[in-house]
Amino acid sequence: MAPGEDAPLPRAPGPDAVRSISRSDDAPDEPGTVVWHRDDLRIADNPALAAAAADADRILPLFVFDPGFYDERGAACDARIEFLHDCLRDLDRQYRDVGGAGLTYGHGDPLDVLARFVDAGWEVVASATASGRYGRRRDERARERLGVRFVAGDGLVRDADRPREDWSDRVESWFAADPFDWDPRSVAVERVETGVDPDRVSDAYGVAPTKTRVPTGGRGPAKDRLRAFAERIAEYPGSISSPVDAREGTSGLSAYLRFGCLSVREVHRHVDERAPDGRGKSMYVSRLFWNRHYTQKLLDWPGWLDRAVNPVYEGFNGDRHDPDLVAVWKRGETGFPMVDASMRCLRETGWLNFRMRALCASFYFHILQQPWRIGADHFYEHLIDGDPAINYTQWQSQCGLVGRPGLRLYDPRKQVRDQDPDGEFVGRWVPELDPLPAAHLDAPEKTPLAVQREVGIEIGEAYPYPVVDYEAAREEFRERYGAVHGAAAARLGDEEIARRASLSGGVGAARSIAADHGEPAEPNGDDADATSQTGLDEFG
Ligand SMILES: Cc1cc2nc3c(=O)[nH]c(=O)nc-3n(C[C@H](O)[C@H](O)[C@H](O)COP(=O)(O)OP(=O)(O)OC[C@H]3O[C@@H](n4cnc5c(N)ncnc54)[C@H](O)[C@@H]3O)c2cc1C
Repeated sequence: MAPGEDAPLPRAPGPDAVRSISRSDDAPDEPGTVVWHRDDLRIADNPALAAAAADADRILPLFVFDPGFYDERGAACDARIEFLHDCLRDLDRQYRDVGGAGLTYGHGDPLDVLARFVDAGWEVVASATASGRYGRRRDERARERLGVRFVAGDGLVRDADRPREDWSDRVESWFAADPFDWDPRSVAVERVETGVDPDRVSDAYGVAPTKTRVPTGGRGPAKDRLRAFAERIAEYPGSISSPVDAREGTSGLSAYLRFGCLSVREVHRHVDERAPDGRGKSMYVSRLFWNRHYTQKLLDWPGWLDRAVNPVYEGFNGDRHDPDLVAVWKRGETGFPMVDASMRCLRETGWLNFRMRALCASFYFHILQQPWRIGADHFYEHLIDGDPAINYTQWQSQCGLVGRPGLRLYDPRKQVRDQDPDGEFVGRWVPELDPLPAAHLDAPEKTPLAVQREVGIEIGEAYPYPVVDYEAAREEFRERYGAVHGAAAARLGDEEIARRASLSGGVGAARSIAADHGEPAEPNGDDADATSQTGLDEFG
């Protein structure tokens, strides 16, 4: 996307607009504090907002549309952008509902926009967040150049030598603590008109979502979902694995958590207090811990987004990159119905349940044997809940790039039999297979010709034969992966690698794997090359 010629979008707010608010007649003389919202699009349990309101008489809530997320560098599909825009409109309403003037929208490099406020005497606070390299660099520069204050309060452990020490206890206390609070009557909530808002941004950049079944963003819809889910939480364990049942049976809150319409702690508290006790509740609560666990990983090491966490696996499958194979996986035309249905569902709706995400990632890396990052980027583009902290770390875990023993291999044919025995999911997303009796949907290529004729479809024409021989590919992968696994396990003995892997058992767990499974790399073999190359890159 690029800003349309006929709908130019100003870099905003301009210095005059900022100066005008600093001198507004009915406001005190002193400028106040800008609350720079990013992925915390709520006014409750918001650490930055609470800190600003405690210290200042005037606050100005601000969201900056960063062109880098909208032009060719942007990594999100239009439906996720539209979801974000819903969340922003909702945030604007949240401020107005408590008597404030609403949300100010900026457009441009966030640092340039913030600099205008800082030059006019405003302070800036933002909630600390775990982000990839771009966000981390942006925040570092904002801190250094503009004195932006980043307020922690998301349950993650920062500035600790060993963040994983007592980690669960610390997260548990954070869950149990009172939310951040502020009194809207104690502070003036200001706004400046900039000529920018989500609709204009959509017009200017040609945001045109095509996905279907995408929920509306914002805190209101998030709260409705949370309330409804807490009431039916007992059904959660039984719905989680089937791609059909999960659509309504899991909470559906991931995209709302990703943009911070609700804090993870608010969700935890609601479920803890309102949901009936039982397996559903405990399973759900453990997933809220996972959310923090994976986000902590990205905080501990931003490289998760683009480098194999265990350097031994850097570049694995790179020599086999086959763009045609990647393309059939993306399009859902691999000849494996459960993978194809899932990939088409992802592209059409921007959501898949955990098991199908794991299946598609595993199939891509273990069976098609393609480079993990291209697959992870594809997911990240299409998921409405696309969260760098969870998507890329999950991809690396599913692919086995950490180096812990035991591969997570999902057999796509077994998944059809177990999770879609009536063929509802496959029939919905791969309609060309709908006429086939459900008993053949695990392996359509084995359907007797007489049955194919009877139902009027020809496998190989209407639907492709499998693009690879599953068993042969699996064995080949196991061999290739196994050949370097000893070296990978050994690398987990390195303090630096153990820390970045952030295993839930901490550095100790990584060391045990190294001790039990590690083998020295062959001095002149491929494994040794892989190890030394990436090792230099990592520590240089
Ligand atoms: C390859 C892969 C990529 C993934 N990418 C993302 C992503 O980009 N964003 C994302 O939110 N989730 C991701 N997940 C995790 C999981 O699939 C989704 O959180 C879940 O399907 C979202 O639906 P829900 O909110 O109804 O889940 P629920 O089952 O209701 O779970 C509640 C919440 O717990 C958290 N959660 C659940 N499972 C996990 C998990 N395995 N790891 C970390 N947190 C979890 C999420 O915040 C979720 O909203 C990924 C999983 C895999 C295997």
